[in-house]
Amino acid sequence: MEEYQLVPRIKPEELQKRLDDLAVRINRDYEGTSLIIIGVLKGAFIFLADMVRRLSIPVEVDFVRLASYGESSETSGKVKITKDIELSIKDRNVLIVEDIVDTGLTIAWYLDHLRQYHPESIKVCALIDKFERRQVEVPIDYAGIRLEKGFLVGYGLDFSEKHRNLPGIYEVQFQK
Ligand SMILES: O=P(O)(O)OC[C@H]1O[C@H](OP(=O)(O)OP(=O)(O)O)[C@H](O)[C@@H]1O
Ligand code: HPA
Ligand SMILES: [Mg+2]
Repeated sequence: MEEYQLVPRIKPEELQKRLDDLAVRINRDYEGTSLIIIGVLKGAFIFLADMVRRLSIPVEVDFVRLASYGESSETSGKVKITKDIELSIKDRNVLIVEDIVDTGLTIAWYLDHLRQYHPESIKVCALIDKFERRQVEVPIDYAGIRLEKGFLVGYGLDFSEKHRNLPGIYEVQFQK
C-alpha cells in the first residue's frame, strides 16, 4: 500500500462560503423556472446535499453514477455509467453537479451523452475546478473553487474510496 499524508487545503467554513455564493447565482439565474439537478455519484453526494438546501427555485434531484478513476489517482480515460438517472430531462433545464472537474474527460463525455435526450438547457456546477491536468475544454458554469493541481480528498472526494467523510478538503502527498 502506497504511503501518503493528508495536507489541509480548504477549511469547512471556506467551503460553506463558496456554496453560499454559488447558490445566490443559481437562484438568480433560474428565477421563474425549475431545475433538474443531476448529482454525479459518488463524489458529489455531500456538495449536492449542502447545495440543494440553499436553493429557493423548484428543483428535482436525480443521480447518475459515473466512474473512471477506480482505485487510482490517474483517470482510466474510460467513463462508465453504473447507475443511470430516472427522471426525463426532455425540454427541462438541467444542472449537473460534480465534486471536481480535473482532466474534464468525465464531464465532457456526460454532457455529450445527455444531449441525445434533448434537454432545454444543460449547465455544469463543480465545487472544484482543477485545471493543470485538463485534457478537454469544458464549460463550467458555476465553479466553487479554482485550484491548479494536487490530488484532493474530503467533502465527498476519495482516494481509493477513502476520506470522503472529511469535512474539509485535503491534498494527498505521496511519500517519495
Ligand atoms: O475530470 P476528470 O479527470 O474526469 O475527473 C473528475 C471525475 O473523477 C471523479 O470520479 P471517480 O471516477 O473517482 O468516481 P467517484 O465520484 O465515485 O469517486 C470525480 O468525482 C469526477 O466525477
Ligand atoms: N481527487 C479525487 N478524485 C478525483 C480527483 C482528485 O483530485 N481528480 C479527479 N478525480
Ligand atoms: Mg473517485
